Amino acid sequence: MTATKKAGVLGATGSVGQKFILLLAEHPEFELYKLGASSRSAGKPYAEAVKWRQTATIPPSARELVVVECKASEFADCDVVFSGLDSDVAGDIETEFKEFGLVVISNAKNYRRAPDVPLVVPLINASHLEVIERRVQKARAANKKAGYIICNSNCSTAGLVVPLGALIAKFGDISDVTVTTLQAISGAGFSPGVLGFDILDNVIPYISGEEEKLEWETKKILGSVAEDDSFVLRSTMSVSAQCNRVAVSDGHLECVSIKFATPQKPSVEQVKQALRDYVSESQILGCPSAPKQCIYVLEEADRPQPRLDRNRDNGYAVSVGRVREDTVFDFKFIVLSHNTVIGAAGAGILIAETLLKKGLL
Ligand SMILES: NC(=O)C1=CN([C@@H]2O[C@H](COP(=O)(O)OP(=O)(O)OC[C@H]3O[C@@H](n4cnc5c(N)ncnc54)[C@H](OP(=O)(O)O)[C@@H]3O)[C@@H](O)[C@H]2O)C=CC1
Ligand SMILES: N[C@@H](CC(=O)OP(=O)(O)O)C(=O)O
Repeated sequence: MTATKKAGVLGATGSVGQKFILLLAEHPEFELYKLGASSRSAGKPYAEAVKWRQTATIPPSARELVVVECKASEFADCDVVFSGLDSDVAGDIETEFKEFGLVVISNAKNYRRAPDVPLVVPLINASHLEVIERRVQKARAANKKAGYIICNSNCSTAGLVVPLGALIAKFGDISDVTVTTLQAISGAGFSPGVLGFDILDNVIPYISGEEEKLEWETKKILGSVAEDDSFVLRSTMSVSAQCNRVAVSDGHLECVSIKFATPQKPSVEQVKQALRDYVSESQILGCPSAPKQCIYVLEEADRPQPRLDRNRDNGYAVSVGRVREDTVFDFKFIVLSHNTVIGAAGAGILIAETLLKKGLL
């Protein structure tokens, strides 16, 4: 295994940051090179700074790396910087990094709506990276280094858009979507995270800002790129979301109903086959972390389940089950995705792998 590119991780001690550490420690193309967090953690070896909450142990390549403050000059040698920063601080820090000429792939919400920032779920709309390709080519032609930010989506949005995108690709427009989520506690982060007393023996039927993110981000991701490189929302599709926090460690489960815009409806079997057949650009490009199968369609009546199904293809695949006709819309199904892998750190890594395959890093 030869790592070729130096990777920095901002927010390396958090829920998403720890997943970055695990996924990058074993990565064939990226080397864990710089770790950043707050001044509370800076100056300490990673193993001392972090309150490690993963079931796998801290990778040896990360243990002794000394955590630094999130200043662009500290990360000057990095080919790519992954951000798992708290959104309270991500805005200013990521802008400083971009202006310094660094490539930032962010999990934070701050720039997802920015008109010049691609919002990418790599299993579905890696094509939106064409905007970055043109920017990099222009900068290279002028002998300059292009700094830019690419955002990952909200983690529940990441799970939703994969089956929606696959079905739109096969059958055309979807006019209406309703989604009810059951979201894992790791989605709320570690500082402070969800209190055990609040979530044990309980369901919390509210996650601040989450429903608006699902309803808006889905339209940018499933939208298109205009000739002037702006992002056109898929506004013909209505999305209505309800979000709940449940006592699950990892893995967001979502109950989805959809209505196609076209009068000709596929059968349940055709819907399942379209999901099974869907192949993402990251698979076609041969990205090392791409899932073997993008969407697993499960036939058991009681699947997918977070504990049993979240780690399919190392957490990079999504699982869909209980595909059936809906009495109000056309079809309904359950989708499960690993919120800190394909919903966060893994998505960032797949974006970076795509950039590398396209010669942009
Ligand atoms: N968890 C999930 O499933 C998903 C999360 N996201 C987004 O990813 C981001 C990270 O989330 P998550 O890992 O859950 O959050 P955590 O609260 O677990 O981690 C936050 C990280 O930010 C660092 N940080 C806090 N304040 C500062 C500061 N002033 N300067 C530098 N670093 C700071 C913390 O460092 P320290 O330990 O030193 O305080 C920590 O590393 C958020 O924006 C979140 O919305 C996106 C998709 C999914
Ligand atoms: N809010 C998500 C985590 C996430 O993705 O957040 P954001 O969209 O702010 O990055 C959860 O609680 O599970």
